[in-house]
Amino acid sequence: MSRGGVFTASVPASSANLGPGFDSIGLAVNLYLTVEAISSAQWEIIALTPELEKFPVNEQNYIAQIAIKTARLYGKEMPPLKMAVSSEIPLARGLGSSASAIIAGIELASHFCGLNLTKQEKLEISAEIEGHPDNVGASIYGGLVVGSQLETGVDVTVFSEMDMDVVAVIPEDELLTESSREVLPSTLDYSKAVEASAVSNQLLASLLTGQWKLAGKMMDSDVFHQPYRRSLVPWWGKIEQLAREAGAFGTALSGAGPSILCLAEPGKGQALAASLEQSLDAMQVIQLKIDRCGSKVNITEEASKDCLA
Ligand SMILES: Nc1ncnc2c1ncn2[C@@H]1O[C@H](COP(=O)(O)OP(=O)(O)OP(=O)(O)O)[C@@H](O)[C@H]1O
Ligand SMILES: N[C@@H](CCO)C(=O)O
Repeated sequence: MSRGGVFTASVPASSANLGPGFDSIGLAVNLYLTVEAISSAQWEIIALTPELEKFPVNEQNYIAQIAIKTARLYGKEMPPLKMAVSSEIPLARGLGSSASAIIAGIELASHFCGLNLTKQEKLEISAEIEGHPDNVGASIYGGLVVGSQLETGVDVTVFSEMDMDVVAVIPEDELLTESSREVLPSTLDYSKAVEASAVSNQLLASLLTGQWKLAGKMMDSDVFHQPYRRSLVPWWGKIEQLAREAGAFGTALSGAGPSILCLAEPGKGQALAASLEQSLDAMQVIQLKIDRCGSKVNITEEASKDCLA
């Protein structure tokens, strides 16, 4: 083993956009992708969660591919690993499963190739792969993350102390980000772009100052993506109405969908989740907490999973 010990990465899920913060705002939440890994003679991936069993068990696995790619960026050869992967993040539901897989791959390369990457370096690599910094920024830093990806570089501002209650309504159907981006226009009229920017600025200002009603109004006023994606998510309107009646100050499509993110003032999330759960038996309703730490790596002497022992 070139690098001794058992590596464990725990990477949080994220909800991107919060409505008008399209491709820029991300919120880290407490569902985790966990990867435990040791050096090995060849790549071997063990899926500990049934939903992950469909993915390749060798170096073709997405997490392994990202690790190999990251190592190459630094002129290193990624050593093969035996990995046990488990996840609480539902796939293709708008909760940043792909971003968490990317961050896990980068963490593996950082450790096993001795790269010691900073958070900023992880952000730059992952934003380049995803194409936008919202989900990856939240998964790396935790909290509410505002990001920009310009020709001049990738920057984030992190609000770790952001406090609000979060409930996600997760349908059974998957919606790939790729499909959900296909319905978006390629250009936006100048005056519409000015309006979209004002709505996004106002959303952030109102969230940071606890003006919940105004924040909800802005979440409803997005012009960047939500109007185009409505037809892909037929249950959206019903959830919106139920959530408002049950105390949410705002609702938005979570990431590219199809889950719906419902936000409530601190202390009101439990009642909101209970009420939604009663009305929506075909969907999963989860009260989430904001993850404030982001991706975490631990190196231990012994594996916690028998399959790696
Ligand atoms: N743990 C994983 N291992 C391998 N591939 C994964 C893993 N997690 C996600 N993926 C890949 O990412 C795809 C889902 O990514 P997609 O961007 O469509 O949705 P999402 O990231 O879950 O949601 P959103 O980007 O809207 O927040 C999966 O179908 C799979 O191909
Ligand atoms: N900002 C992205 C998040 C999903 O990757 C979108 O809405 O398409």
